[in-house]
Formats: sequence, structure tokens, C-alpha cells
Amino acid sequence: MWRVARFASANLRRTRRFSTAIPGPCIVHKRGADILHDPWFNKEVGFPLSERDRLGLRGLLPPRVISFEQQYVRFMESFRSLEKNTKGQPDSVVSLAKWRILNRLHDRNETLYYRVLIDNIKDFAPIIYTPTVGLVCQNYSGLFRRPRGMYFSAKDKGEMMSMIYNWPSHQVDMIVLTDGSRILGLGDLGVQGIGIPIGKLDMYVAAAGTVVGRAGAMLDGCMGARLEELAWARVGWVRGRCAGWARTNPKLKLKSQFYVCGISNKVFLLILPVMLDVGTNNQKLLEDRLYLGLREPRLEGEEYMSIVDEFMEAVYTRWPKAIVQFEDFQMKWAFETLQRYRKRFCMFNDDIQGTAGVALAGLLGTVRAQGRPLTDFVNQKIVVVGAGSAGLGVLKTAIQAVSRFAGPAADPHFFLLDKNGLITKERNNIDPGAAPFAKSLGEVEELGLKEGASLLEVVRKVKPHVLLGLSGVGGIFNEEVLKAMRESDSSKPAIFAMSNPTMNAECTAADAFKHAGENIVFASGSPFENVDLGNGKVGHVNQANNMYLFPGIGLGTLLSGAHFISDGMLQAAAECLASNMTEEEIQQGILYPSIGSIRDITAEVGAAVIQAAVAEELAEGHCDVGVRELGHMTKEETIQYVKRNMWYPIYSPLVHEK
Ligand SMILES: NC(=O)c1ccc[n+]([C@@H]2O[C@H](COP(=O)([O-])OP(=O)(O)OC[C@H]3O[C@@H](n4cnc5c(N)ncnc54)[C@H](O)[C@@H]3O)[C@@H](O)[C@H]2O)c1
Ligand SMILES: O=C(O)C[C@H](O)C(=O)O
Ligand SMILES: [Mg+2]
Repeated sequence: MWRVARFASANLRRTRRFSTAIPGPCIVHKRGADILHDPWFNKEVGFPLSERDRLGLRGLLPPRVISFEQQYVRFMESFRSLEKNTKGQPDSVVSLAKWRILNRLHDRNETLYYRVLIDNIKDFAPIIYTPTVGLVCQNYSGLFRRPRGMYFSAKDKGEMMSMIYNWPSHQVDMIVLTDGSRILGLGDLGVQGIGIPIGKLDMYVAAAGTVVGRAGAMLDGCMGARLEELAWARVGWVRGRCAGWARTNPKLKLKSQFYVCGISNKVFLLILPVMLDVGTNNQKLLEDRLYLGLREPRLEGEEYMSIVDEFMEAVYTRWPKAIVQFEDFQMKWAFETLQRYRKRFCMFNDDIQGTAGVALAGLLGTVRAQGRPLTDFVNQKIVVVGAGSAGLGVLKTAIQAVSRFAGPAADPHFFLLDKNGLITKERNNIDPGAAPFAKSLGEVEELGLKEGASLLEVVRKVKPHVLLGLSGVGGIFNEEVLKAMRESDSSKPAIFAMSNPTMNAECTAADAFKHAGENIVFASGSPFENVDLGNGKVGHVNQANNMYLFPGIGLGTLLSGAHFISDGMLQAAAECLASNMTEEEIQQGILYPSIGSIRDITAEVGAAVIQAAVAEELAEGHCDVGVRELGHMTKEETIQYVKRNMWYPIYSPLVHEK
């Protein structure tokens, strides 16, 4: 199956789609064995003989040169044979074996690693991202071989400003940061939570074509490529394309020279995963002598905030234009940090804001799936199970959408439950975050419900159009609850089991179709196979995961040059995702694009974010492309601009410089 021809044609298609062009040379300051030990430069047996001579590699490698394509095929064959050989073994053993083989490739040859990842994202996302990344985090201290990203701990207080300069790359554009306190639905995993920013980073590379800001050498590589491509522009290759493009855009004609630079001077975005280790309250980890993090209880209150403050100051001192994505912080700190930093720094919280946009896109899709106009969203009865950072973010965004459709006086039919059941205004010590969404007692009594009513009671009495889980509790949508959804007032009830990883999903896809009926729309946070409903019918499984938005939010924000991320930019991202599906797809219960097209959707989301930033006068442009140029671009041109800034891995000729 993995034939060179297939690789070559896929490569050609992608090259066209993402305009990789011939790569410029990378300048490398090392020689010989040092290059072979640097995964960014290492091509293993792929070094051509001329390069082996140039870089002092002759004799350090077996004599035969194997092309990139052959290396790719060879890796895929080993991967497929591993799949075959591990058949029948427990899922966790198979998943970790797959993760290991990919991780080993990542450790030795990043170009090939990212290439196989991008080209096979549908197969590999479940390994480098949810669900396997959860297993990796749980076992991280044992699996650890090489560090990735940066680690700051409570012991580094007062030192962070200088420590940040230990990172060898001069430029960092995106940081994915966690404190490990709420890793997926797995709870507090302390330092082991670093697996999440690393997994998100891999999704950034796959979806947004960012590159890993891991070494000064890496940066040189990019700059080498930029200079080389500029040279190409001067000899007319890019200029030819660009002039043609400018001709179709009369307003921009005079700027064609500028756009030559804009096109040729690709600005690959550098990202960095970071762990902020402030201790852990996970007793098992505290007692584990091999645990790699601080074996101390988590810092709380002012002490905690002062660590995060110091880290943020350090980041923005060194990289004033960086964007920080907060990931998997426990709820109180997720909201607190978002409120504290959102206007001061360019940052967002993926679990609150990214999830909300993805869920909203899915919720609007379910309205369309019922054959109703979007304005009917205001009449949808939605039961949200889980009043944490994700659930509250979803409700806030859904209510904003209702007021856009029907005005601020509209009264949405949304119900919120947490571990103590239905949340009403009667709740003692109600969480301030949940309070705005609590129903009045009168309202719920009319339905025969009361404060703290169970999920089953709520589903039976409310007959919701949508049941949406963000509770982190696996199997909570049990047979009875799912059967109760058969009485839903919707012609196509929707079940969103969004908790991760798979074992924490509120129900499986198979159970949802079995118990709630074949006409449901189903989405889950972690992937499930489509369900065979017999008679040639298929129950479609959607993956409702923030991966469809965060790469585009990050990339779009960066290219826009906005200094903070506004609600309008996030809304534009969600609406872009929502509008991506055709009527035909929606009728088949397909609410989200296939993960195989994640680059295309990321480009569109990124463009929507840029255009919103321009419209709100927040954009300042990035590198050579200023706000005026952004403002002149049509939607399609903005999408193409985003695509041109996506990296597609291909070996660059290496040039040694002392
Ligand atoms: N699919 C996605 O894109 C996506 C995005 C973000 C979070 N998530 C998942 O959502 C889950 C929750 O994340 P979070 O950040 O909101 O966590 P959180 O800890 O902030 O909130 C969890 C909420 O669930 C409630 N809960 C616990 N047990 C319950 C029960 N038995 N019945 C009803 N509610 C119960 C808790 O009271 C709390 O309100 C996690 O599993 C996470 O992986 C998925
Ligand atoms: O990491 C994911 O897969 C989605 C989300 O950010 C989560 O916390 O579950
Ligand atoms: Mg998350």
C-alpha cells in the first residue's frame, strides 16, 4: 500500500496545495556526528553524497543513499508491521508501542517525523494526541527519555527571567502552557502533564504548519530558507507568480514587489511546549520515587499566582509578540488566569474558549441537521453535564449566540448539571462561575424537577434536543439515560460525549446508537469508529475536539499581529468552522470536517481570525505583511496567505557555516 508512487503523487498534490516550492538551504553550524545527533538536521541515510562530503559525514553512515520517499515508505512499513505483530494485545500495550515508534522517529529525524504525521494525521492523531497522549502522561516518568520543551518549577521562583534565555531559539511565536492540574479527564498528573502541550504542539505542526522552536539551529534553518527564497524571487520565479496574482487584484498592483517578499519570505511559526510545575496533589505521584516532578503539594493562592505571573513576565520580556495557549489548568486557575491576562498579554485558554467554539459549531450543525433555520437555536433544549472550565465556556458562548440570533432578552433553554446534579439558584455555595447559568426553582418545578435532580430525571423531564457531556466521567450517559433520549423533542437528537480520553467519554458511539436510536447525531472528544447500523447504514461519528480551532486561532492571531484575542476573533473562528459543512454532509450527521483536511480548515479558521482582527482594528500585521495589506485581501487571498505560512516538511540542503 505504501508505495513510492503514492507518496510522490500525494507529495505533489500537497506541494501544490501548500506551495512548498524547492526548499532553501539551511545553514548549520555543526559538522559530522553532531549533525547526526541533531534530529532537526538529521536525514539519517538520506544525506546525499555531496552533502556527506560537505558536512564531514563520509564514513559515518552506511554507503547507500536512501531517498526521503524511500525512508518514508520504510517507516510506514515498520509501522504497519508493528500493527500486525501487536494484534490481539491489550489496547494500552498496542497504543504505547505505536507511540514509542513514532517518538523514536521524532527523537532522531524531525523532518521525517512531521512528514509522516502530516500525511497520515487521521491514523496518527489518536497516538500523538487524545486518547494515547493521556496514557503517555499517566506513564510519563517511566517513558521519559529526552526532554521536549521547557520546565519551570516552584523552585525556580526569582530565576525565570534568566531561565527563559536558556531556550536556544531566538524566536518563539506560540507557547502551549500547562500546570498539569487537570489533564484531560485524568485529573492532576503534575509534571507528567507536559505530554499535553507536546501533543498540542504536534497538532499545531500538523494542522497549522508551525515548526518546533527548539534550537538556534532551527531558527537558522528558517532564515536560510527565507533568504534563499528571496533570491528565487529576484530571479523571477516567485515574482512571476506574484505579478500574475497582483494583476487580478488591481488595488494591489503597486504593491507587487512587497508581495514578492510576502510570498517568498515565508515566516514559519515557532512553538514551545512548557510545563509549570507547582507541585501535585496526586498522592500516587507524591509517593512514586521515580516521579520526575516536585514531590510537594500544589501551591495555592498568592503563591501560585506569583509563579504564573513571573513566568508570563519572563516570556513577554524575551518574546513580546508570543501567544500563550493555556491548557488543562484546573477550573479555578483556568478562569482566574484568563481574566487576569487576557487584556494584558496575547493569550487564550483552549479548554474554555477553543472548546466553546468547537461545541457551538456542532450545536449549530445539529439545528441544521433537524432541517431548521439557525435562528431556531434559541429554541433548542440543551443539557450540559459538567460545570467546569469547558462546560461553562460552552454555555457562555451558546448564550452569546442566542442573544445574537434573538436579542439579549431571549431566554435560552439550557440546563447545567455538575456532580451534585441539576444546578438551580437554590444551590448552596453555588460556584460563581456556574451561577449565571443556574435555573430558577420555579422554572424547574414547572418541569417536575428540583435542585440537584439527577441526570436521568433531567433528561426524562426536559426531553432535550442535545445532551452534551463535559464531565470527565466515563459512562455517565448510561443505558437508561441514552434510552431516555429516545423521547427527545428533536427529530434528530444529538449526543455529545466530549470528555477525554476515550475511557472518560460519557458514552461510546456504539452505545449511543444502540440505546438512543439510529437517528441521533453523535460526537465525541476522542475518536471512535463509525458505527455499523446494519443494512448498509452507518452511524457517523464526529470528533468534537478543540483541535479544529486552536491551531487556527493561534496561527490567525499571530499573522494578524493582534495584541490580544478578542471575543470577536473567537466568534469568527467558531462561525467559520460551523459554516464549513455542506447541507448534504449535515443531513448525514456529519458536523465537522474530516481530520484529514485539518490543514484546510485551519487555514480558513486562521483567515477568519485575521479578518475579524482587521475589522476590529486590532490587527497590526506580521513581519512584512502589514495591516493595510491584510485589509486589502479578500477572504480567499487571506486563506492563501495563511496557507503560504504553513510549513510542509521536506529535506533542505544543509550548508555549513562556522
Ligand atoms: N472535546 C474537547 O475538545 C474538550 C475540551 C475541553 C475539555 N474536554 C474534556 O472535558 C472534561 C471536563 O473538562 P473541564 O476542564 O471542564 O474539567 P473540570 O474539572 O473543570 O470540570 C468537570 C465538571 O464535571 C462535573 N462532574 C463531575 N462528576 C460529575 C457527574 N458524575 N455528573 C455530572 N457532572 C460531574 C464537575 O462537578 C465539574 O463541574 C475533561 O474530560 C476534558 O478532557 C474536552
Ligand atoms: O486535549 C484534548 O484532546 C481536548 C481538550 O483540550 C481536553 O482537555 O480534553
Ligand atoms: Mg485541554
